[in-house]
Parts: sequence; structure tokens; C-alpha cells
Amino acid sequence: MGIHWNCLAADTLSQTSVAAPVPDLDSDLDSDSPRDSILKLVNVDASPVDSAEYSCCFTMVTACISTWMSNAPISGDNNVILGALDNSKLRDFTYEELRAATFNFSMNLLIGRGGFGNVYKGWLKEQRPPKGARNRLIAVKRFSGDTQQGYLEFT
Ligand SMILES: Nc1ncnc2c1ncn2[C@@H]1O[C@H](COP(=O)(O)OP(=O)(O)OP(=O)(O)O)[C@@H](O)[C@H]1O
Repeated sequence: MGIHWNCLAADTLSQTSVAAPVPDLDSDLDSDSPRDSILKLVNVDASPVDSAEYSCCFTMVTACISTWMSNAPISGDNNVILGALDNSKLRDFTYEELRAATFNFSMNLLIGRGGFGNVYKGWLKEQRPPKGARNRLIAVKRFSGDTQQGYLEFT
């Protein structure tokens, strides 16, 4: 199923606040880099997730990229290949692409929870010829079957 995603310009990921472990993705990062610092700023103020939430059938990217991410190295095969992306346009992503980008919606990457569902941090591999590929930091909002709000907004 193709899913429409809206990539916003705001770099709200940098505003999250609570430290939490992140997956092995970070292992190849420069520990002194700003990116490494940001990766530790995972907001875990949300309560544990009900298993019912995993029944969701679609998700939505709500955000964005940090400028300091522009030269980030590619960090693993789990990343999704992302074509040239213009922030002014919408792009479709499959569920599998976003599942891979968020390491199967890892709870270690949970950064928030809204009325629509959980929000996860993730990375998409972006091709930017002739510069080559880079990782792009994103936020993925995953629809929860427990909420009526999502149905009202997206149907
Ligand atoms: N782009 C983002 N970057 C960083 N954190 C985000 C981002 N989007 C959402 N979050 C986190 O997820 C939490 C929930 O966001 P969300 O947008 O789902 O809230 P909401 O206002 O209830 O929206 P909705 O009603 O559409 O679900 C936020 O409070 C924030 O902590």
C-alpha cells in the first residue's frame, strides 16, 4: 500500500529531551559529533505501548531533517533508499520502507505519542547525485488502531 508522507521543514527532533538507548545504528557514528549527541535525545515521556497499536496499517512521516545531518555517513543496510526529495513535495513510502527506517518501530526510537499514535525517530537513505547517499533523520507517526482521531483525519 502506498502511503503519502508529508515532510515538514521544522527540525523538531532536536527539541526532544529525555535520554534513552538507541539501536546499533549508532555504533558507526563519531561519538563527538553533534549527530551522536542528538541521537541520545530521545523523548521517552510516552507510556509503554499497548500491543494493539501494532495492528496499525499505515504510518505517516511528520518531519524532517537537521542541517547538521547533511554530511552524515551511511550507516547500514537497514536504511531505505530514498530518491531525490524536495521538501515542497509529497512522496509515497511503503509500510516496509518505514518499518525498516525505524528498525521495526523500535521502542528505543519512540520519541512521542499523540492522539493519532506513536511517533518514532528513523533514518532514510537519500541519494543526492553527484554527492552520493546520506542518511536523513525523520520522524514517523504510526497510526494506532486504538484511536478514532486517525480515522477522522485520514478518511
Ligand atoms: N517531527 C517531530 N520531531 C520530534 N518529535 C516529534 C515530531 N513529531 C511529533 N513528535 C513527538 O511526538 C509527540 C506526539 O506528536 P503528535 O504530532 O502525534 O501529537 P498530536 O498533536 O497529538 O498530533 P496528532 O493529534 O496528529 O496525533 C510530540 O509531542 C513530540 O514529542
